[in-house]
Amino acid sequence: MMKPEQRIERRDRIRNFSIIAHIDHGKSTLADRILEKTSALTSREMQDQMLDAMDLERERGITIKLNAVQLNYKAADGETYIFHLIDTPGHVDFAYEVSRSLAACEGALLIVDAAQGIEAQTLANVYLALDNDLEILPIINKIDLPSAEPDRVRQEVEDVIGLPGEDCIPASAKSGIGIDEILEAVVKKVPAPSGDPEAPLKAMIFDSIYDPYRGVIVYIRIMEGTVKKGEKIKMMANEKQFEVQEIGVFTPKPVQQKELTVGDVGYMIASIKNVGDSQVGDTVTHAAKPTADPMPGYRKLNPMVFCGMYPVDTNHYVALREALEKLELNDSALQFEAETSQALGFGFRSGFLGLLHMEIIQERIEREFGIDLITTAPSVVYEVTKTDESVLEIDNPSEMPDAQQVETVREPYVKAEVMVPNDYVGAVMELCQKKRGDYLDMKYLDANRVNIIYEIPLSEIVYDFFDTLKSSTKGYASFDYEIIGYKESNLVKMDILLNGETVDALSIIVHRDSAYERGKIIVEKLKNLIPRQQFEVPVQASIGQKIIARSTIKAMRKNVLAKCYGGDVSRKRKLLEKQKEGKKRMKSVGNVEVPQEAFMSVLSMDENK
Ligand SMILES: Nc1nc2c(ncn2[C@@H]2O[C@H](COP(=O)(O)OP(=O)(O)OP(=O)(O)O)[C@@H](O)[C@H]2O)c(=O)[nH]1
Repeated sequence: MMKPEQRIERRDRIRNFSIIAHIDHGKSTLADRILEKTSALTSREMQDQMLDAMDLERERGITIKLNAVQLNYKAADGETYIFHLIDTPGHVDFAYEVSRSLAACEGALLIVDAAQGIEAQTLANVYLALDNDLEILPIINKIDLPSAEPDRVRQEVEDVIGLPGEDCIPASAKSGIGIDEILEAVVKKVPAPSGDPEAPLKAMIFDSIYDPYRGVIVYIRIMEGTVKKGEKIKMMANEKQFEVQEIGVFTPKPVQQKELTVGDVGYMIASIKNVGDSQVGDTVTHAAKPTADPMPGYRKLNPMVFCGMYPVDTNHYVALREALEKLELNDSALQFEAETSQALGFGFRSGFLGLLHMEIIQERIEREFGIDLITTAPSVVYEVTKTDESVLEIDNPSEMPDAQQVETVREPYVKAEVMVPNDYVGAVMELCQKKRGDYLDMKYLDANRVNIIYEIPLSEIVYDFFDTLKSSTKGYASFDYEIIGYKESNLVKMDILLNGETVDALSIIVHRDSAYERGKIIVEKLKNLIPRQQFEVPVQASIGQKIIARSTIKAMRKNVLAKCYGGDVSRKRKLLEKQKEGKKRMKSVGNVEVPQEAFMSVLSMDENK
């Protein structure tokens, strides 16, 4: 057990920091270099160690994730410092998690690519770092590249971010240039943690993962106080109490410690069964002597994007529920509830932080649990005020009340920042305009590049914004957004009818001005996607009772089996197998066979997709 003055002495030698960067600017490569210099291990060796540790994992049952490593650095002043390098997730869907990881630090290494300059996520990350009062150390990476323009990028850092250009450390993570300067800057410029080791415990959760053997492993940063094995702790958000079974740090192997004290970053195991009980951003304190001021800003994550998930094979309904329950153990942002669709049968309405989150979950269900899914087009949450003044939150377009009962509809908006070379400004503005964007601002980053800022409905981002942006700027645009709130829009529900029957799973909510165009594109796409049936199938789009677009799927001419009649049996079987394979992702809607692609086809405005 450490004495109070030892804890203070230790605290003053701690430096907690993250690396933040736009994708591909060199975050992993720099982390590798830092690991090499401080622990004589590269991250590849660490991965190997982790693989070795898998056996250990089975024996002792502990999952290791490389997201907070403790390193020792012997500095030029002769002292040995304790570094905690904290990893952050790299996607806007997880902005809150990024922000909490940063809240566990006092500093951030901001990497900017010497050839690319500042990009959209560079700026988004800087905002998060500033929100958390971090000391930002700018690094201009990849100076070894022939196309590097460190002076231009230095100027950009000064003009756009407002950090003195001369503070930028030129580096090449690849060739190992500037690494010592970076490590010394961490020692000198990143402040040591503050806080009283003898105060009531205040520890922030910045990540938590579910381990099948040990239950939940909570990643914590101690802001105040000291925690030891055997102590009774409680979660401030829900008041639930647990007993600490083990605490430790990752080096990257989990190493048990007697205590974690002010400034420490490590893990805690406390028989927690569900990550929902240890949510990112929450404060852990002692049950008997709780802190008076928990970490500010704890918020429960609300899903922003919803879709229906249905098993292709109706027998997989229970398996799908079990899969979702398992995933939920490790993902407190995932939500689901049972729903029934006339068209698709029994399934689940599921809520996600964003599109990437949604894709990850869908993919895991299919791969890890072997369940083929039909998913409906993603929808945002609409706020509907009815004529009787009641307010509804609608996350499933088919539940939108009839137009006569609707007073107003509000939809979530984002502030979108797009950075592009000058030549593409026109293309980007045209796209934003088409996506119902409201122009806010445009700033020059340098003589050549512009940051364009729009407010755009989230539903338009969910549609095909990103793909269209990439293709209309030849991949030069970088893009980031944040949710800013709700605004009223002139929105209506559009239904799709197959063979005269409304297919609830195909309903979408659209802006009235683009309804006709959208309807026309969708019925055409469905006509091409839905295979011919034995009979003619009309495809219609309607708003209320009014049909606004129509096309027809012609009847099939011949039975595929006809030509094998009486012929080779194996050939016939093969053909049937093939048909079955093709049917895997088909769903019988009424008496029409509809493929998975059809349910997503309502998404894109592009006629060719
Ligand atoms: N020439 C050069 N290439 C570099 C340097 N640092 C990183 N790279 C290369 O840049 C690419 C991206 O580097 P990463 O370290 O994977 O970038 P990252 O920011 O971690 O990327 P994500 O993990 O995808 O976000 C890789 O091909 C690296 O080899 C450098 O200093 N010079």
